[in-house]
Amino acid sequence: MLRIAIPNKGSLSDSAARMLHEAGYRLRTESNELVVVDEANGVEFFYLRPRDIATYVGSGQLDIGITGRDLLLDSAAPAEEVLKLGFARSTFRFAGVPGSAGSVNDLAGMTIATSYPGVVAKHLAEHGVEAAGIVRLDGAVETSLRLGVAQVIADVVETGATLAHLGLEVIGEPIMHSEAIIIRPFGADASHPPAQRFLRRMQSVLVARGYVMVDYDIAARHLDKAMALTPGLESPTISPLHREGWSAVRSMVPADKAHTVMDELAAVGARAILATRIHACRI
Ligand SMILES: Nc1ncnc2c1ncn2[C@@H]1O[C@H](COP(=O)(O)OP(=O)(O)OP(=O)(O)O)[C@@H](O)[C@H]1O
Ligand SMILES: O=P(O)(O)OC[C@H]1O[C@H](OP(=O)(O)OP(=O)(O)O)[C@H](O)[C@@H]1O
Ligand SMILES: [Mg+2]
Repeated sequence: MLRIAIPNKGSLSDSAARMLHEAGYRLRTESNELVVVDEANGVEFFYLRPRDIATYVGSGQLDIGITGRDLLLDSAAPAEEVLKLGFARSTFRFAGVPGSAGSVNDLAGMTIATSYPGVVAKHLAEHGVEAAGIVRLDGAVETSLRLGVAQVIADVVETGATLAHLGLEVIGEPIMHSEAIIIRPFGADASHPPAQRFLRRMQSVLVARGYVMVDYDIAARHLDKAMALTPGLESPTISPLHREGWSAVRSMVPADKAHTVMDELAAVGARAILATRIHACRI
């Protein structure tokens, strides 16, 4: 059975559960269930703290995990990213009271509070900067400045609202960009069929979410122009219509471009243009 680590709480957990549900897996029904066996799909889910997931996967105890890229890097566990999942997007940044520093180079000799000491230490080392120390905190890191525990912080920034509420400003460029990812132990057999199946299902959810199916009718003389607008993922399906000289076309179109493409199709003579959501797919 494939053993998969999934986040039991925090920013990653709801979106991860939604994605697994869309991929057809059975999920826990009570929040205190820590292990769920999905017999029909041959997988066993372990609900773990997001921060611990890379450790379990890196040690090979679990085959696959869903975590954040920043958490993977912070853990330094021997595991690698195999698929980005597009949710829990954030940056990881230094911040402080206005004027405290202009770039990472100004942090030499300062004390930095963070929940991600591994990410911070690596970044400082890459820039040849020696801080006075890194204070590891579990959360609410922004408050450490007011309480005098550190001179600057390094934390997750999404909208920037938390920093703005406290009158703090980001320092320099982002240390890294993070999002939810699927990880596997270093050197895992990439052709392992159960793992391949899981990855294909998750990839398919991303495709089903990212595309719509567009159908339209078009006269043969306009077909080339329409094809250029809807090339599809591989190749559009073209079927003859009962009406002489007309075809029905079906093609996948990126969801965020669907309305523009439909306007353009109408402008080149397409009729009866329909867009439908994709419930599930295998690409
Ligand atoms: N506001 C946010 N927006 C987007 N992603 C976030 C946000 N806060 C944390 N994350 C991401 O969530 C992951 C951390 O999850 P974790 O559950 O440890 O922390 P959390 O979501 O802050 O939960 P909690 O603070 O309740 O412990 C990281 O990958 C981080 O980048
Ligand atoms: O840029 P924003 O949209 O404001 O989001 C960033 C905030 O979200 C997270 O906090 P969380 O609520 O998880 O609390 P924590 O600091 O205790 O982890 C993160 O640690 C930041 O504080
Ligand atoms: Mg948090």
